[in-house]
Amino acid sequence: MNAKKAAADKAVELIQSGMTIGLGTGSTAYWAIHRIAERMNEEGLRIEAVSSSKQSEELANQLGIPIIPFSEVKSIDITIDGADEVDRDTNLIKGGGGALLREKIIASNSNRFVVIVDESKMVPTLGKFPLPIEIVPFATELTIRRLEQLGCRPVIRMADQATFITDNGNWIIDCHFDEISNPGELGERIKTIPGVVEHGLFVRMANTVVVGHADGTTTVQ
Ligand SMILES: O=C[C@H](O)[C@H](O)[C@H](O)COP(=O)(O)O
Repeated sequence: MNAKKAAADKAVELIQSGMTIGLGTGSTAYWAIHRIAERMNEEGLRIEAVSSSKQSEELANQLGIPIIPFSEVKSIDITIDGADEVDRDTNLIKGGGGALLREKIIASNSNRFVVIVDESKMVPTLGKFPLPIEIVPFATELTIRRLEQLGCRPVIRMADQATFITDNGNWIIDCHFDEISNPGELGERIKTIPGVVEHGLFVRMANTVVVGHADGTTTVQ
């Protein structure tokens, strides 16, 4: 069985009728969104949802999952989302799909943030995966130079030979640190740089991590 699907299916068991759900983005969140739709059809599960990206909103629309505007959200019960890396303290790197800003807004406003990953994402220390940082597309050379001064090799994310543009109209800089020994401190330093909108370090935000294994089993942390 697909390890990502195994983790997603397990996490979706936490959802109950009447809840407001935060939908994540990416190839693991894809399976969670599908499983939610299945439970709606098979068991009559009734939920409403908010989405962390246009991509996930389109998928939800196709599958008949009701998306509500943020102006109508009273509270978000559970957000289920993937991650690019998870360390021993369940700190995360996110943003491989470029959705980190909306994902962080939704996760930080959720009563429970459940992360779903396959076992390859579990690492002792964050940083092998380049850290995605969303910046405004103004004076980008200056902002990128400031990021470089933090000790990384910054790479402008491209898509189809053009600069990748986020759902918010911004750029993503993938910062190669190799090893991030203190994610909390680094995250705070990145946020002091004018031009940075948000970074992909999710420090002490995850309440639950569901890890999917290739044999279809899961472990919950
Ligand atoms: O911007 C994208 C998100 O942070 C994803 O949740 C993350 O990149 C993990 O994606 P995937 O499940 O496709 O590996």
